Amino acid sequence: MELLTTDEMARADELTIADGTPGFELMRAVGRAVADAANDLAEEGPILVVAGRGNNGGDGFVAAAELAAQGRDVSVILLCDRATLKGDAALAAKGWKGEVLPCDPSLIGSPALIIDALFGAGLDRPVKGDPKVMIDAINASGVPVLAVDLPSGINGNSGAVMGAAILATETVTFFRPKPGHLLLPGRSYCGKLRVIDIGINDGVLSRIGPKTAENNPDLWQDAFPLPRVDGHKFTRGHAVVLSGDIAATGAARLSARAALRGGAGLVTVASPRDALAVNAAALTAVMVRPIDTAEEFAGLIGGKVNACIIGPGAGIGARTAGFVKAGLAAKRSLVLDADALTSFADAPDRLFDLIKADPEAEVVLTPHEGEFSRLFSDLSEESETQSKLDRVAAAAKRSGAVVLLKGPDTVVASPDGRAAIASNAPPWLATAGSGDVLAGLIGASLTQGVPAYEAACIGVWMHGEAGSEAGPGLIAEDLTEVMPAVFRRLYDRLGIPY
Ligand SMILES: NC(=O)C1=CN([C@@H]2O[C@H](COP(=O)(O)OP(=O)(O)OC[C@H]3O[C@@H](n4cnc5c(N)ncnc54)[C@H](O)[C@@H]3O)[C@@H](O)[C@H]2O)[C@@H](O)CC1
Ligand SMILES: [K+]
Repeated sequence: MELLTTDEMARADELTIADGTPGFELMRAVGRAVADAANDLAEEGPILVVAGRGNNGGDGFVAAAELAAQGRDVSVILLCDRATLKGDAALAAKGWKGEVLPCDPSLIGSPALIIDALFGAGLDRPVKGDPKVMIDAINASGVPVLAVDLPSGINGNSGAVMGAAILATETVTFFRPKPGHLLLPGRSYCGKLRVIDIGINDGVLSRIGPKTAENNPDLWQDAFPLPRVDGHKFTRGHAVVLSGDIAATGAARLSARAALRGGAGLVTVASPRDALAVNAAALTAVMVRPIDTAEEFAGLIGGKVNACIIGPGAGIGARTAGFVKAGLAAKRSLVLDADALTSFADAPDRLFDLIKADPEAEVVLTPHEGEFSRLFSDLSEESETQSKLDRVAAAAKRSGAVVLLKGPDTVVASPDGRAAIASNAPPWLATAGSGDVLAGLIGASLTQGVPAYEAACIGVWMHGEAGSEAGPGLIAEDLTEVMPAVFRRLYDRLGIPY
């Protein structure tokens, strides 16, 4: 599903209004949906609506009137003087016939539910003073909270907490989610996310052209590689994974097994000679070749090889950098992870220039935050004006590669401006070797000819699903072993027979 920035969402509203639906109709649809959600969350008991001065507050007034008309016991606190409300919010407040209470936290009481309609998409500065006191008091009350559009205080584009934010039990948003619903910390403040239809036609999307999406199969199913009836292992492609020295071979084997499990037809581990026996003894379906130098590596991948995975356990320094250069020179699809990235920390532009020298290059960089800051030091800090999404998008443009920044909200960005945010990673996925498996899964799709952006998105999603399938207590080795179950569920979801 597409994600809309707050500006894009405002544009969706404007286009819908221009096409003949009055803005107040949209607000009424929002208010009614909020009332439905409130009834689901609290079947009985008093409901308190806390409204702000903008249209988010207007949504709150519509919901209050709707719930009161249904016989619910409703009260309303308003952040400002009722007479100062403007436009649709003023119209919505007119529809509320009850009393309006002032912004005083002692008036919260102990309702069954609080509807948070303080700030939505219009939040444009840190929350201070009265609204902050109110937000803190609502959070401290222990009452379940239903947030309208966004938990107040959460930035819809970045997911940042602007001074203070409501910790919602559930959030109702409209038409499409916003990046701030998926990016941390915003995601943790939303509670359960409900996306509702308020009568905005999907047709407006082609006029808006959103570039960001949630990472799920809707995004990449057309690119997903399916084995052909007349195919064989060579048509599914050959991946090569570079092994580290004798004390650091496990990471490459995890990647290699993930590449095979992920669908590569053949996988070879390129192993230093002194580690050959270790690798050979631990591998069966994955092949091993003795490779000590970049020249030997170039010889190996100069044959029928589609993709290379370089970095897991590879070692930091000129040797690994040489292998990366050989991979780029051979124009193979590449996953550059871990040590392959850190090996260019001194001069990241050298790597980026090599990648950008070939406009057709299919290269995925898979840093965690530490590796990201080594390559993109000026983009290492999140700020109010620079979200995780902005940082990764800028890194992709600069490097010419698809960049994947790991985390609970992994972002994949392409140099062409597309970006995807993951929302399916369970917390127990953060474990030793997990990233090596991710690199292997991305390599599996690259090997089968999937373009770099889709390959990265597929890998991230499959990795998240494998984490859920293996469950709490998993170790990286488990991720590769549950892949058949992940494939089966994906095939079921896409309606592909097997
Ligand atoms: N036609 C539309 O645009 C629709 C908008 N809708 C609702 O309208 C919301 C957006 O409405 P608005 O653009 O009026 O914005 P909001 O209602 O989110 O808030 C804007 C108001 O809050 C003030 N404000 C912003 N940050 C503040 C801070 N930190 N401290 C104190 N005051 C602050 C602004 O000066 C402004 O007065 C959406 O989130 C959604 O809930 C829905 O009713 C659907 C239709
Ligand atoms: K809100």
